[in-house]
Amino acid sequence: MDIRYSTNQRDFKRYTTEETRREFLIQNLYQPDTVQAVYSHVDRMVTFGCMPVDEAVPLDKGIACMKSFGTNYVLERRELGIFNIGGAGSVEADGVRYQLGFQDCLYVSQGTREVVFRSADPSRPAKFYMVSAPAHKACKTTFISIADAKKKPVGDTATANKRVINQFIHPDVLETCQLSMGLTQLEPGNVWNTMPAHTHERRMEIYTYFGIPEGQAVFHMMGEGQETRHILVHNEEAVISPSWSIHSGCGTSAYTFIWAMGGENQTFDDMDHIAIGDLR
Ligand SMILES: O=C(O)C(=O)C[C@H](O)C(=O)CO
Ligand SMILES: [Zn+2]
Repeated sequence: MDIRYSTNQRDFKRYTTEETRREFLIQNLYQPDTVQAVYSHVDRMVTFGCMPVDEAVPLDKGIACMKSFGTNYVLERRELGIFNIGGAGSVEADGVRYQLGFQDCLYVSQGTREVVFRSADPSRPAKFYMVSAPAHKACKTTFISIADAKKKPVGDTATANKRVINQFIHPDVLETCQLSMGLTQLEPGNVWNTMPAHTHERRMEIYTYFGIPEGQAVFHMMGEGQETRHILVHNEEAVISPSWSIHSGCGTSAYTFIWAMGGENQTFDDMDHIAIGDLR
């Protein structure tokens, strides 16, 4: 498993492009019939990608569970949020099968022993993007379709940031131990997310960008508000954002992204906003 250790904000100021990418960027999540995993020591959040094509793929495929997590199975002491960003597919959680269309979500409880991924059509495989956080109790495994997500329209075309924040794994929708996840969709012609930017000292966050058209990209802003950097993100890549870092992106076209948070609290609005005039 790819393990990323923690980086502090003072050392980060001296990182080269290559070092920034090595520490924070997550690439190549969707390799046929495998599970790719990146373990971040920032709040011990794990990012997974699975693209089942010809096989039913279990969550622990290729993962030495005892070595990586010190447990007998992946979700023995963890909870998991799953989004499908590909063709139709299914997720089986301890024998119960859930069908996930494009942008649908499944929250899987701590204590679930077996999670298995399948695609409905190998020529249009499902792509399961997942984030897992440590969890201390079982909550209800819950399917949430994109239609059922709580919608929060924000932004304006005048500032090129008109978008809808879809809250899926969120205290207003279902109970979890610490994981929050949602999907933010930019309207055509809009390119900025999360600007004005913010940090949240009590939570880390991971963004994965998708729906970036061929030949386009997103400049993801990170670092402290007083000394920002950017990281170039291509389609279906993810970025780890420690609590000290802003996380905001500007695309060369519209795109969609999934955000995932874990940490001390689940209060979505517990943010420290930074005025655009104060950014450096
Ligand atoms: O577009 C946005 O703004 C977001 O989606 C912001 C994220 O939800 C976030 O950063 C939550 O802390
Ligand atoms: Zn945030």
